[in-house]
Amino acid sequence: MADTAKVTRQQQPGRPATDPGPDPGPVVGPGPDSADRPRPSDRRSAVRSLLRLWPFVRPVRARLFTAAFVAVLASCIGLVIPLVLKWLVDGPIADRDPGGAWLGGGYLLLLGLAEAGLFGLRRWLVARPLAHVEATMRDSLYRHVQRLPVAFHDRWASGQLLSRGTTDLQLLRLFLAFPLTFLIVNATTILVGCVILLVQRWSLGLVLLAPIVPLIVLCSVFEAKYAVAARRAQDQVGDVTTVVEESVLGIRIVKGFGRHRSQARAFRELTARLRATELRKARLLAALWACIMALPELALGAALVLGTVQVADGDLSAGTLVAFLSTALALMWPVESIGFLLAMSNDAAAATDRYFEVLDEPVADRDDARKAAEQTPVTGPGTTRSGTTAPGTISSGTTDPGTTGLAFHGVTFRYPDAPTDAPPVLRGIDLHIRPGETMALVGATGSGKTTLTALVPRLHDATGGRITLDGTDITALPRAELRARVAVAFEEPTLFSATVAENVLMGGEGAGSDDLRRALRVAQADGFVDALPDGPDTEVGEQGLSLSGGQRQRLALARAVVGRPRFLVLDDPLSALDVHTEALVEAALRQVLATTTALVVAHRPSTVLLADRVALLSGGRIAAVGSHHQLLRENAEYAALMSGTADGAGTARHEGESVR
Ligand SMILES: Nc1ncnc2c1ncn2[C@@H]1O[C@H](COP(=O)(O)OP(=O)(O)OP(=O)(O)O)[C@@H](O)[C@H]1O
Repeated sequence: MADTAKVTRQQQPGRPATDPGPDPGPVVGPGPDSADRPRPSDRRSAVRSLLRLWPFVRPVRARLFTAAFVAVLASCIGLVIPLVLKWLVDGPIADRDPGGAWLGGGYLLLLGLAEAGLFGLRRWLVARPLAHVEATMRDSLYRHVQRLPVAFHDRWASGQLLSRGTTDLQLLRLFLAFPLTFLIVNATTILVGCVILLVQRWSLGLVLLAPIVPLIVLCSVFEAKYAVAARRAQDQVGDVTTVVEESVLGIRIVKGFGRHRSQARAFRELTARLRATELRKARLLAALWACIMALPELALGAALVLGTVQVADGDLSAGTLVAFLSTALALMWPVESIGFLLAMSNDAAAATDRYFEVLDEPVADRDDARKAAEQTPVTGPGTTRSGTTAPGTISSGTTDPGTTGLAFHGVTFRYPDAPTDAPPVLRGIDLHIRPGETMALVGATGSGKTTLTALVPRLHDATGGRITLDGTDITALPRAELRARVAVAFEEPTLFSATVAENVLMGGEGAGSDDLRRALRVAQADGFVDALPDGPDTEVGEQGLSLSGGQRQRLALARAVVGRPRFLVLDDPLSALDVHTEALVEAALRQVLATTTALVVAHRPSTVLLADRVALLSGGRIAAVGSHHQLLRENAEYAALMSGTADGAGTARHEGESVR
């Protein structure tokens, strides 16, 4: 497996590698600035970001608009209450009319009840559709992440993806439930309220409206600063999630190497950074809130003094002043709440950006099979794309009936994140595995064996040349069909939180219990599986951690063979087996390999002996192809690799296993 790749990833900027020194850094986790994290190149305005939510909101727009209308209605009812008060003070109270006062009280009660009822109705209207929007968005994100190429997952920290699918989506649901509605409701309420104030007494109204301009300037300054802090905080939540997730998954390494202190330190540093950002957000919000509270209060005080003087001079009725002040007080909350509504909207805009950064990542083109078929003319066997004859029998079309089995034609590959001056990992690979043949792939550590095998099921796409299955270019095959034809088992056997049977059966579409039995038998897994508490129905837990390494490897092998694939790609699948079990698995594998076309990465001679022929990968090229014994005789590098004496051969653990 690509151990070296993992080291490369950990050594990227901001991702400290395991440090064997006296003060080791964290075993895992993003570093100070998480510089390896993809970031948006430019910050779009909050409104433009939030508008991207429309496709998800569209299906529930009727309910959302109705809810907003109901909220506006409720808020406007709140503005009618001061008018009833004016009538009550200037009418029944001034006339000392108890009947009128009771009537006025009744009106006020009814209006209050209507306001409360309408706000309740709004909550009821939005609850279900917003849960639906959140679920749909989460579903889209999950499906998209599943379809993104392996190169994407190599680049992105898992915690960043987790936080986008959880906390960011919760922020978005909150935004749709409150700020979106209340920004509309409050703006309408403030507008209607201002008209009422100006109509009641325009001079007092103007005094109250004076703080509007400074408030607008303040809000725009705040918005710009808060947006940056909001984005930083959400990214930092992603970093914290990554550290927690990796620490839990790597708990054996953390404990085994006594790294819990350094791991805890890394966690503390990240949480301290997050805390600092949250405090900055709080300070910004507090400053804005102080201004938003103080300025209108000052204006209200001035209007009160001016109004009292006018009542004393007999220019204004007491009822009008009461109504005016009640209206102004009713507008206080809509004005004051603008601060946190803006803050929540900015949090939501940052969450939207983060969400779409993942969703905008191009998936491996689903239609590339069709496009390749349309664009590439099918030429006869033995011609290249330019029409010239290639070495061997290589066709450039999407189908090449002349080449059956699995064939690599001038395949080149370079990792997308590799330094530009680094040579490609694979260069001009020409290899033909005939139908029914088993080819062992041997090479030093880091020579590109895993990379080459990953190209067949298209976990990565070759950057040059072509790979054909029975003459058909793999890029011309729909991915589902390709993966049905090719089964893989990697050195790192990943099992899911599911039963043994489910884990194995996911290797073959439509495979049943007979196939399961056969596959378990082939992988020599039937014995230990039957001994599990519920047999094949035993839950094997997260990553199958309740099983031994060898048991997991055998289940991964069973998964590879359960669908009776025509092509089998095995990346050193026997590495964790003891010698006795390995011999049993090999014996069973021989039967499977006899009927499939297989490419098997092999480190030890016993695995090589399963193969009909061996290909030696060296310097990114196929250096030699032949039988095991032929290569042992004729190729010094191969002989050194097999005897475990080669530099970095990666076979040290199997020293002494030489077969001659
Ligand atoms: N995701 C990646 N990004 C960049 N480089 C990578 C990546 N994965 C692997 N590499 C590099 O590609 C080269 C080949 O790696 P690969 O895992 O294919 O070697 P290998 O022959 O399978 O090694 P081993 O025998 O140790 O499993 C190495 O130099 C490795 O560092």
